[in-house]
Amino acid sequence: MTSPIPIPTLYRATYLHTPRNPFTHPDALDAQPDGGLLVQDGVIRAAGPFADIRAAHPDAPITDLRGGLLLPGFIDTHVHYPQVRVIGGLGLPLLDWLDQCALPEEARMADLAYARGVARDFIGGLIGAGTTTALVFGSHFAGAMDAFFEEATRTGLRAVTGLVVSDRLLRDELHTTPQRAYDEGRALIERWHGAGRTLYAVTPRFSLSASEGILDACAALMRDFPGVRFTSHVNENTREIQTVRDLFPGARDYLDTYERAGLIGRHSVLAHNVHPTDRELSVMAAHRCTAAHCPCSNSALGSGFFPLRRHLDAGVHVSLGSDVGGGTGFSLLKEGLQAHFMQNLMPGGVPLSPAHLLYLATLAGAEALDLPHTGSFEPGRAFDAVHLNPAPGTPLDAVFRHAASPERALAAAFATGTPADVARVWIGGDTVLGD
Ligand SMILES: Nc1nc2[nH]cnc2c(=O)[nH]1
Ligand SMILES: [Zn+2]
Repeated sequence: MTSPIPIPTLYRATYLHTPRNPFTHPDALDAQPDGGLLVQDGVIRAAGPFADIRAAHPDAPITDLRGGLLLPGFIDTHVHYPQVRVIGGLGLPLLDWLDQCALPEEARMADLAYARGVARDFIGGLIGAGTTTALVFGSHFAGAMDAFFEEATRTGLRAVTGLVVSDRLLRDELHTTPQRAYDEGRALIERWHGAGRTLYAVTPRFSLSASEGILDACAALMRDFPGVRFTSHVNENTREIQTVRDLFPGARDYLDTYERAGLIGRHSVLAHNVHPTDRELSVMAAHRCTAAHCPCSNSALGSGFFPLRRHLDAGVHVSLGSDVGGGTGFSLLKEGLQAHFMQNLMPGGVPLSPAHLLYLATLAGAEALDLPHTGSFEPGRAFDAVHLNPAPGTPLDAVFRHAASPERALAAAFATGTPADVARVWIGGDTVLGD
């Protein structure tokens, strides 16, 4: 028996996306004031002016989303699952914040019932902000990771994540051994990598809490399971960097602690990189790995100004992360705005247009994670989307109703949009929020 052909839906909306990279292509933004997206079986089959798509598909049922903005779902490339309940620990630099705010909460994830509740809070926060794909920094506990993967599967989130491993300088409950890191990682990869919408990311917390032995165990997983992703932190805070220098006297720099272990490549995403050397930037570019820029976290923890210009000049790929809970919330609109502010304020900063912000929040993440079926509305990609539709009477609603162009409305969405403006979210054509 053949299965019935799914009926397509034609979405009518003001939509914007960046099918190209605006840092390298001047006309990267595609804005359709009255656009049409034909979606069948969760995949975009046609996109363009509504009148054209309608003429070619006169019988497709229409879902009318006019009045707001339809954007590709946001892609958060650095966000910590166990930290959703400790957002807002303001006023501390990184290492003190880890000791006093983050790590005590991360130790509670040993309790599976607690972890399940955190997984629900966390994924609810992501989807509620319009995020449809995330590279998630996991928990130190394998049971908590199973709980996360189960919740991601239940909700339909696209998630790339893995067990966080460390064997020094955190607290005893969070430490493991190289052998256990390998064995638990292997079991999780076999259960979850490529299952539905989930992928695995090998995740040493940072070199400060990782011996060479545990980095080697991570590299063994990467070798034994091609296709898994790699993520960690790098060059976030000057005290952290000095400590890593002291711990790895043979390494050329912070990046080299990962590079020597064989952990840097096309599927590596390193969070922060606020204080890189030129050598580190050139190695990152050569390996085509990504720096995940987390501007709210960099501001809240006082880590510093992200040298975007130096990354772009060196040819390093850059994406965006919320870094909850060092960051201040899940909204990539807010991260985009904070990136814009910081580039405005720093000498030699890069002026960021609405197209740059949209790219950083969407396609840049798809490129970082090597997920070419996500990140834009080009035909052939999954229908992962967020509909921003502010409540009547709000300032954003007023701007939307009077904006001179979709691009101006997009700028306003970054300037004042919040999760309260997220009316509906789709992943792979499935509605995961709103109706
Ligand atoms: N921002 C941030 N940096 C880190 N470096 C190591 N762990 C963390 C963390 O949880 N948050
Ligand atoms: Zn982080």
